[in-house]
Amino acid sequence: MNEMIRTQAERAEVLQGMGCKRKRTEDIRFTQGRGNYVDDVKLPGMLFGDFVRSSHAHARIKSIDASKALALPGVKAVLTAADLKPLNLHYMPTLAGDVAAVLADEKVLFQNQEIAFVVAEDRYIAADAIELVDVEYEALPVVVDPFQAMAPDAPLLREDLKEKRVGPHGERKHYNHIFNWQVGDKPATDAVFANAEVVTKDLFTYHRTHPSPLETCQCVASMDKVKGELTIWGTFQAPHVVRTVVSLLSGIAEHKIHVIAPDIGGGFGNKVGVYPGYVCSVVASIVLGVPVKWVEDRMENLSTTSFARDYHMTTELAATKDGKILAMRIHVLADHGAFDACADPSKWPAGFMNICTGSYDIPVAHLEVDGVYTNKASGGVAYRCSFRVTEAVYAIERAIEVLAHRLGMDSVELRMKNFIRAEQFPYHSALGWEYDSGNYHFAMQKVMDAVGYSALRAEQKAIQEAFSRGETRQLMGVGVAFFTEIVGAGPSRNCDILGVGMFDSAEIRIHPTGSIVARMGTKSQGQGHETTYAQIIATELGIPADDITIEEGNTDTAPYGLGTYGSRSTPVAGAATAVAARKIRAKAQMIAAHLLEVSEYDVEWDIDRFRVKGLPEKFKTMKEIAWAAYNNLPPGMEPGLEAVNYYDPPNMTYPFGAYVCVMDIDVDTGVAKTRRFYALDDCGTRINPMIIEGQVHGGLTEAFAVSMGQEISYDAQGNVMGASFMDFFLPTAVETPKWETDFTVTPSPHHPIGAKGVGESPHVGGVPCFSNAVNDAFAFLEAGHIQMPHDAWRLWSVADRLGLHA
Ligand code: PCD
Ligand SMILES: [Cu+]
Repeated sequence: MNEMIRTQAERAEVLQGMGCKRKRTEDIRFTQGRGNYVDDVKLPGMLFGDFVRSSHAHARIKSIDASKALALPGVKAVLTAADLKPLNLHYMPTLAGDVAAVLADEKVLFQNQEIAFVVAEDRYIAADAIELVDVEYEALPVVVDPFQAMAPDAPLLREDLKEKRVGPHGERKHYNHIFNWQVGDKPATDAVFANAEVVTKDLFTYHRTHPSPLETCQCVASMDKVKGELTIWGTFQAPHVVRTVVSLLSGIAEHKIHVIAPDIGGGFGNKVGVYPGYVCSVVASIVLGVPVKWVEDRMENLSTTSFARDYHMTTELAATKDGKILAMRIHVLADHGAFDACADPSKWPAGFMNICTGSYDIPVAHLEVDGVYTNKASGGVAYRCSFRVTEAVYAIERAIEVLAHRLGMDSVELRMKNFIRAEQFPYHSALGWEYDSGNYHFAMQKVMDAVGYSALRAEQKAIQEAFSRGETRQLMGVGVAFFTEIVGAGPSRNCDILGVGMFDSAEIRIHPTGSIVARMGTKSQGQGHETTYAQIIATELGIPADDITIEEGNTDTAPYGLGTYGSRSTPVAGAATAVAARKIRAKAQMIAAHLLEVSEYDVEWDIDRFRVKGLPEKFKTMKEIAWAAYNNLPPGMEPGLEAVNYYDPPNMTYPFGAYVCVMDIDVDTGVAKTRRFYALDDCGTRINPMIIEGQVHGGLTEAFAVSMGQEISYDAQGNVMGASFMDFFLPTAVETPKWETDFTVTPSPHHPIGAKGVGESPHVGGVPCFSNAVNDAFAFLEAGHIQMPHDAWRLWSVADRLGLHA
């Protein structure tokens, strides 16, 4: 078509840039079964590794006898701690500054802990062989309840740390204590509580769960002894970090290590950490000189790699009688399991838990977190908010409901009264954050209007009266939640992983014909990065998204980045993408001016071209400029058209949202039915509204799963109870409610395109919203706080406790 006669709108539409509901390019291969996952990597001579795991939660290992296993045809090796010790690899450093056992050394600390790594010709032989390894145990007393971990006579768990009085985050109070972390002004907070008119205090437990992605954790390690090079394919959310860790652990130079994260079948934080399976595969490949594959099964995934939450939050609010919140105080007991393997930025032992004042203007606050060891698997980062924001929002949003009930006030009214007002941004919170932007009152009101809030409350009142008269056995709950997320870790002045600042990167290269390849330091696990980064570039550079290839996950080609978790890809690598594109555009402007024979200052950008100011018919398109970059440049300019940017964000971004859930609960069966769920999200500038909607659906579904049923629990002996899908609730389309989504747009003032993250948000807001709905249904019966998960059996038990079955 003639370039002259197309309108600007027509030209913009062709680009499929930001704001377009562009279909996901990666789905072309996914829907045809053409994805390339770790398990698709099949190399000549490849062996398979599998773990012998502990049947005990706490026991001394008296002996390991692998002779029968080694005698089984097809078994090539059995690694134990004794083999790793000379290499100093029986323990590995964790991101939290602790060490974790790779293979149990002398004692086991949780059920299913890795004891020996059997390497065999195939998976079946390996599975048979692990049954033949005899481990002799001497059982030790078990610590399951974190509240008992620091008792004076509690069993000593970490013998390796017995003498260590000071950990990476300061002094340890007890041999099972990990750290004490405090933020805020304690004396000022205590003083307000001492004189407050109304005070609430509750223990809110955010139970232990697991994200259980469709694809479990896995890797293939291949050591080429001739070249001295190690290649690792793995389900890595942060491939560059894995390369650095492997280099530090193994002593192999970083440029001789190739880490490749191919397609990933969901990550949800489960694939951030470094696990014994990776280390053992690498060691086995080095020892045996052939590639070794390790693939977790579902039980191993649920019971050993990176659980989430397990926070016990004693939460207090101080307020006036008319509902002005004056102070907040929280003590958290954090159950970290056997090793402190949280993947928070180094200086943040409890992640960003100090966002717990939420969306409210609370003048003073104090947060204290104690981490303890127990006989459970380690982890504690994952599940759609790696950095403890779900926990923080759960605490404040439950506390708001409790306070409203105490004051006899509607909880939305209480929120409205205490929200940070639009004109207060940038807002400095009592616990040290600078919220970049927000418009909370507007968002809350929009949702109230959309759901017909006052009519819902009137209906609820009528149902409560009918219930009291014995005319119905149904309770109605209206759950409200308002959240502020904090994503985009992060400014390297306070966020690093293993000392590497948490910047991220993008490299964009334009070929002579005007098509593009771009690479980022992040790694999609299903979020659709191949689609959305291309949209940012399309808008910034005026080249159709269809002409842009996005690559991630290969450390040989991608610039160094810290990976994808904590909804950081958009705030950090998305910003890097825009900045790199703008560098290219600046060069393109000079080339355009040269081609048009005018000064650089006499041309202006117009969607997909530079045109001469005042003469729109004189222009050069980006495609023409790209060609010229390789043959017709201004004198002295270097050829080519590419740029790289490493973006160190000046601040986090603060997405927010207002959610409402309407629920009916049958007191005789405990069955809860979600009648309506309305979610308004504000993630600033929206890159792809369709992908955002998908992210919200996914995050809400996981919020439903966590709040209404999922749990990894342990019995008194430390047996893990939720280690299969027989016991662990995974909702299907049948149980999952229907979602209604909405949005407002409050761009981030410091992000180059104004975008904030969104992937975690629906989970952060969704869990308290469901839990508030359940609690709201029972509140008029003075039920007190009801702990999650809210499955039918537990809700039936609540009704029973309240005497409703009499
Ligand atoms: N404004 C805006 C924002 C955003 N977006 C889009 O959306 C998505 C997301 O983003 P973000 O938010 O930034 O995020 P990222 O970084 O990318 O990612 C991460 C997240 O993501 C989510 N989501 C998802 N999806 C899927 N499919 N899969 C998965 O796995 C997952 N995971 C989850 C999680 S959990 Mo963590 O790790 O726990 O921390 S964190 C997380 C992408 O695609 C993007 O582009 C748009 O469009 N716009
Ligand atoms: Cu988060």
